[in-house]
Amino acid sequence: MARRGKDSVLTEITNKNCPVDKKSDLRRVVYVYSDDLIAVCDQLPKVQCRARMVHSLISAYDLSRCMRCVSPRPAREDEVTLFHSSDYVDCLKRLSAIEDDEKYDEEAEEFGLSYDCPAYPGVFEHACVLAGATMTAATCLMSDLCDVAVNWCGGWHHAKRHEASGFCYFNDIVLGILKLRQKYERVLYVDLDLHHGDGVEDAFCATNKVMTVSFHKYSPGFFPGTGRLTDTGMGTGRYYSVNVPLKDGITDAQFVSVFTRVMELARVSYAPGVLVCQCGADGLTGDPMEAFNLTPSAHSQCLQYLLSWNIPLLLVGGGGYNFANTARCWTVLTSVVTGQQLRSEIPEHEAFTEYGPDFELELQAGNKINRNTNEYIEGILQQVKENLSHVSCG
Ligand SMILES: CC1(C)CN(C2CCCC2)C(=O)N1c1ccccc1/C=C/C(=O)NO
Ligand SMILES: [Zn+2]
Repeated sequence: MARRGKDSVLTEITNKNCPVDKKSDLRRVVYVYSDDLIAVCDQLPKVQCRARMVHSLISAYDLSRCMRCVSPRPAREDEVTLFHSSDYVDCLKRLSAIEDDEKYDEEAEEFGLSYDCPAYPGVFEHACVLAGATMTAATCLMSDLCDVAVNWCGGWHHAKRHEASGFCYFNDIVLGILKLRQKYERVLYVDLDLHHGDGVEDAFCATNKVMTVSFHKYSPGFFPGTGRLTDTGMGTGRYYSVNVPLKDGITDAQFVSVFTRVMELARVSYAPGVLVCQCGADGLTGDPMEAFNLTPSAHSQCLQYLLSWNIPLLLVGGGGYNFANTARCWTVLTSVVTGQQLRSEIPEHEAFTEYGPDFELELQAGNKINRNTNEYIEGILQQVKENLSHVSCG
């Protein structure tokens, strides 16, 4: 039974055993879930009903039985201000209580709560629930309750200390990493989302206690506009921020190749004690972002590589605006960490009709022109290799 100290956030839900024999050395997986968490995530303006689709596909494949489901608690304000400024938290809380969201508030501008990232009634409570879920996952990992902890309602990587950004209000990832730092000397963060993980990189750009590695589309005018190859952190943190800027059209094979080569350099030079992986799915083919040609197979191969390190792993979600494809991706990743084979046919379940016309788990790769030449990729690897030659924690 998990420790139930005052800080314990574990409200364990007993679950049936996974349909595997006891001898297998499968990983112990905690799945952070509650009806409230799904309900809150489903109210987020740009991903409405996505969380429910993800959870119901995972359940339809019977994967919940292979994990220990843990119900999270919302983050307290004193926990959120471990990263975010009190001014920002106070402003979000004030705006969250205003029912008529027509009323524009000039103070909001300072905190990023403007037109393209608006506060909405209840946003403060929602952001606390989402942050608390990732902190719960981190706590489970630190309590040695599991080898892998999963929160598909997390991954809000753009939120800054002093402002909301990119529809991210509290940075659950930074708060989860701060929690993990209470136990682990070195934390390695990797970001698979189409967008640069700027909020997490900013939080840790001046320290060598957290290495951040982001693989993202980098193109003039593309949000957030940061994440250049030459951005490597500052001061004590110099070389501990790694950026892999990619162009449109990258394929599964090319992405997995650059991912494994960069991450191997990071593992050898940094020797982390724990891994945090943001699995944003907006780089998948069929996403409205229409940028990369990736399928869930790429993310699955990246995750299998990370699992081979055999260190504790925290998985969170992120972007992903084709909800059926995002559910496919995160269900595949959940099957990888639980060591379960999934059949291709989407099982009958409440959202079955969303998976047409093929009703299959796998996606066909996109065929956008690939702007990433091998020379371009080799150039990135040379620069990353040179940068990481300055890092030696092993
Ligand atoms: C509003 C949404 C979030 C959705 N969206 C697309 C998808 C579908 C049609 C528009 C965006 O470009 N968005 C954004 C708008 C402004 C700033 C950031 C983002 C996305 C951030 C992100 O995904 N980070 O990982
Ligand atoms: Zn994104």
